[in-house]
Parts: sequence; C-alpha cells; structure tokens
Amino acid sequence: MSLLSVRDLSVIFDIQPRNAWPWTPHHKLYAVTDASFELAAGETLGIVGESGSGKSTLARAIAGTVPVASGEIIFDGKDLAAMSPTERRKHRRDVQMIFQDPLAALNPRMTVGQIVAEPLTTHEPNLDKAEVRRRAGEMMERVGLLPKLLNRYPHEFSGGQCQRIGIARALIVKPRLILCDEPVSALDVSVQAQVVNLLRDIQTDMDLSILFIAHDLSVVKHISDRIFVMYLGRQMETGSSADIVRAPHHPYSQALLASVPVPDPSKKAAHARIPLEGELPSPLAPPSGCVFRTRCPKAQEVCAGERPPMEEVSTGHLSACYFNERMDFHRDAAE
Ligand SMILES: Nc1ncnc2c1ncn2[C@@H]1O[C@H](COP(=O)(O)OP(=O)(O)OP(=O)(O)O)[C@@H](O)[C@H]1O
Repeated sequence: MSLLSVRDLSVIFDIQPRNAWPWTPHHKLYAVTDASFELAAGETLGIVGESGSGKSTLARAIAGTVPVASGEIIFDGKDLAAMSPTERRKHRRDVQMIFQDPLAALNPRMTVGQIVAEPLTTHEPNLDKAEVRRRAGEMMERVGLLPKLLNRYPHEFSGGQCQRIGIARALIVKPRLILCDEPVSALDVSVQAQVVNLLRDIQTDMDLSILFIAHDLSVVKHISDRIFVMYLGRQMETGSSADIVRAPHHPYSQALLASVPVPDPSKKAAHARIPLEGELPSPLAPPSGCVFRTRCPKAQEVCAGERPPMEEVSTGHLSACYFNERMDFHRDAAE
C-alpha cells in the first residue's frame, strides 16, 4: 500500500498585479496542475524539472504549508484536507523537510544541539532535558558528526556538515517521509555524493520514504527508485529511474537528459539533437494544450489543442506526449 497518494493535485497562487488598485482582479499563477503519483514506504521518488516547474510547491502542499486548489493528498490512508487537529500534528511530525541552502535553513543564534532537538521538543514538550540531549547526540552520530559539537553554532560548520545537521534535525522525530528540496544543489560535487549516500543509508535503516527534488537529473537518478518529470506545473513523464534515464519517451525528459554531462563527449552526440532552448513560459499564462509545446522540437498543431493524456508506454511508465517515442540513452549517460 502507498504511504502517500497524490491525486490530481493543483496549487494556484493568487497574484496581485503590481501597482494595481485593490479591486483589480488578481492573476492566477498555476504552480502545480493535476499532479498524480504514489509513494510506497521505503521508496524514493525523484522530482525533476527546471527552476519554476513547481517542484517545491508540490512538496510544500504535501507538507501542508500551501493551500491546495483541488485534488487530494492521502498520507497513511488519511486525506490531508480532512485531518483533525491531532492528525495534523501527527502529519507535521511524520513529514519533515530538508532544504537547499543548509546554512540559511539553520538559525544562526541557536546552538546545533538546540537546532537538532527543536522538532523533538516541539512535539514532545515534556521530554526530560537529558533525554533530549541524548537523542540529539545520537542523531549527530547517525549523520556522521561528533556529539561533542552540539554546543557549537552553525557558522562553525561547512556546507556539507550543515546539511548533515539539517538531516539530523529532520530525523530526530522519526518521520516516515522526508521532503528533500534540492538538498545537495548548494554543495560541492564531491560533498553531494556523500550526502546522497548518507540519505540512502538512513533510508534503509529507518524505512523512510523520500521525495527528492532536484533540477538536475544526474543527481536524482542516483537515489530514486522512480522519477517524476515536471514542467511548468505539469507532469510530463513518470517511470522507474532506469526507464526515465535509459529510455525516456517524452521530448522534455530527453532534453533534460541530453543536457547531463557525460564523461565521453562522443557518446553525447547521438542525444544532442534535442537541445532545450528558450525560456520557461509564464505560469500566469501557460500555453494551451501541451505546456511544453512552445519549446518542443516535435510540436505540431495537435499539441495546441487538447492536452495530451498520460499514455502507458511500458509497464508503470507513463508519458504525456502525442509523439511519444523511446530514445535510448547510452549507459554512460545513465550512470
Ligand atoms: N508563495 C508563492 N506565491 C506566488 N507564487 C509562488 C509562490 N511560491 C511559488 N510561486 C511560483 O510558483 C511557480 C513554481 O515555483 P516552485 O518554487 O514551486 O518551482 P520549483 O520547480 O521548485 O523551482 P525552484 O527550483 O526555483 O525552487 C513559480 O512560478 C513561482 O514563482
């Protein structure tokens, strides 16, 4: 059974035009439109797409911090919109977030011990101080940091260490799902792999589900069981990590993959025929039909009409394009 089911989820922000009168109608910004996916216990779903494609908004909707316009978020069998205050509190504990900029996410005036322990003291205010400290130290060790560093301040740590502190903080309440919003994008490439490996180890130990957001497929593919490709708030393609990375069908996924650097440039040549050009259109006025059509090399008249349905191109592999066509990527691109 799924731990998380997201069904036809849409998030629309009301935007007041600049210099407008208070009574001027607000614009609607379509941040996420009709997103659907399932996430099982212990599974990792990678969410990938360019900046502005709605990835963070999707995560924030699941965390319950942005209002949902339509659709459902079912977590552990319960509809988020219909949860009682007690169930909401439990949801806030069960679903933790890890953010992109590790240092900015940590309060500079608090010691690392206070930062790591904060979610625990929020959810279990009566817990003995010594026990809180013991658990914070245990979490520090789990993420590869010395417990004696609990009295230090965030600025005394490197970016990678700060992200480990952010992970310890998220895990101290033993969540069931962590929403990782570009957790390694701000880190050096050498440190990125260490943090991704740490998350994978912890996931196995704690039977955690992970939603791993990144704009870069080369990062997402290392940790994800399945990948969800988003563009301008819409779901383009979903499938196993291997399907998406080795045999994508959607031109957008193919373009994202073609932009992933490969060690041997001669192997990239075959895929370089789908360059991703132009800017992301405004989510205030998304293109009709397929939202990717204005940048798609395969676009034809039909793409401006009805939005292409999600087609099952192979078992469990869905792609929303009228011209779905498998493109085989070399193993090097997939590794
Ligand atoms: N609180 C908000 N109010 C208004 N618009 C918002 C709000 N949050 C996000 N948006 C808009 O929603 C769209 C999707 O943003 P979102 O941050 O979810 O994308 P993203 O794929 O996570 O991009 P990034 O990688 O840059 O964070 C963007 O156009 C963004 O400007």
